Amino acid sequence: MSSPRVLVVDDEDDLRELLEITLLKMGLDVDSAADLRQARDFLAGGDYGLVLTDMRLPDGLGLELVREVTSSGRATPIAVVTAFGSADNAVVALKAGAFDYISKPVQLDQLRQMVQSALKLATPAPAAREAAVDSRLKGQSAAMQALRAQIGRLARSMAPIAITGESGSGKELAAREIHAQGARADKPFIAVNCGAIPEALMEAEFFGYRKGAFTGAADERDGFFQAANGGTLMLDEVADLPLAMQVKLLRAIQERRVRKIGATAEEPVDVRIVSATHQDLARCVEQGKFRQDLFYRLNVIELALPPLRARLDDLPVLTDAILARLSGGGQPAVLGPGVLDALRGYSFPGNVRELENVLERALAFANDGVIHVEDLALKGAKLAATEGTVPTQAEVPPPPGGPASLPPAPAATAPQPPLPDLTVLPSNLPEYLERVEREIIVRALAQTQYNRTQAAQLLGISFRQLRYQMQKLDIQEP
Ligand SMILES: Nc1ncnc2c1ncn2[C@@H]1O[C@H](COP(=O)(O)OP(=O)(O)OP(=O)(O)O)[C@@H](O)[C@H]1O
Repeated sequence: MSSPRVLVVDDEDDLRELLEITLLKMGLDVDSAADLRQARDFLAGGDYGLVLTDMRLPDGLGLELVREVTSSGRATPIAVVTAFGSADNAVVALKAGAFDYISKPVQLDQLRQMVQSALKLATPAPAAREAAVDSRLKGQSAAMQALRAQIGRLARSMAPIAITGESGSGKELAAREIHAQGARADKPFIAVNCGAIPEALMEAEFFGYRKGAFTGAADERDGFFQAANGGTLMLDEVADLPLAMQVKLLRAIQERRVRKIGATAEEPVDVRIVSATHQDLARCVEQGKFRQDLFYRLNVIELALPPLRARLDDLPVLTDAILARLSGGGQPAVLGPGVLDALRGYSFPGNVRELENVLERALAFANDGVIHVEDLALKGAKLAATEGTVPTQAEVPPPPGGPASLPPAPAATAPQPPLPDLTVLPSNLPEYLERVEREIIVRALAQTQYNRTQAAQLLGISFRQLRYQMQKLDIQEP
């Protein structure tokens, strides 16, 4: 088999030579063009595993080549070399369909990483091929089919993606799917809930710290960026990031480098950023809560997840998949007469997560593996008045058992248990508080048969807060 061929397009002799030599050393065949005209000639005559083009060329812009290659229907990844500090160019190129970009002065380690990622796209990993056949995002509606197709395309680039959609509509699942279908599938996928990290710990959590950087930093620790190196970092609820952290994040994304707290040197990180929020980020920018420059950086490509009530045709496929999962490999429960109609009439403010909760609870009541309408306990919930009516979030009352991630009912008037009798003070307060927190959460979960929605309500916290604390304290479901 011949080695993959790369086309380098650059009019600066020194840089072109540097790129050529680096690529040749990687065992690749290289063709070089000094302008657009030559590049077009090469492209007309052959197939390339990667095209690497400078942005400014004597007879036009590299961007034109990006558009030509992406609209030609070929699967050739094309990356651009941007001038130092021209972040805007990088975003424009990514929006036009570039696979990735690299800034001048070119760092050879970054160049090699990028080339390797590009070449992997030509030979998808086994996991990626499987994922393409059997997506975890279920649904046969036109909206879901279009979404899956879009994800397939987005998985082939490094462009930052901003996923929008209501709570429980599958944003994290979509992000995982993009990761699983891309060249980074065999590297980590790290999801971070930006709203659940205390502000004081944020920098340490994102960038890590050196031993002794602050009181309590007993060992050196990596942050999310290092943990996701080579893979994907999902910034969930990105609108909740405090402004000070937004500045630091923007820098890390632009420079592709981070510095641990207490470290003198920066380290390179190769991370694809996917962000998600159920808020209107553009509105947050208008209100001054979110930085315009970070918004521009994160929002290169938008992926919108439709709410479940806008794709009720997916209910049969979704219920089948959820019941199969809940059966744990045994005989899945079936839906009795009228159940699908009852579900169709419901507005699902908590989307697919709520459907999962409804079915899980119904299963506990169902006899002989058949779920009946009354087992759904949808009675108290407002039903969509007529088919096709889409209630707004504000109109929709919480479903029985609580919506998955909507804020819990205020517990201001509920009596609180007395504080523990502390005749002996704890010698390590954080450790002690963790123990208390763990004990409380485990009890709440036991009391609700591990229904996390109900446990969160019981404790007056949101579903996501509970999920985050369970992850942090490593509390597993039995
Ligand atoms: N299309 C789908 N097919 C199968 N399962 C789905 C689908 N969409 C969502 N789910 C399931 O619904 C649950 C919620 O999905 P996910 O966590 O991705 O939503 P989210 O939009 O990120 O929610 P939140 O905003 O609360 O974080 C998960 O258990 C997920 O597996």
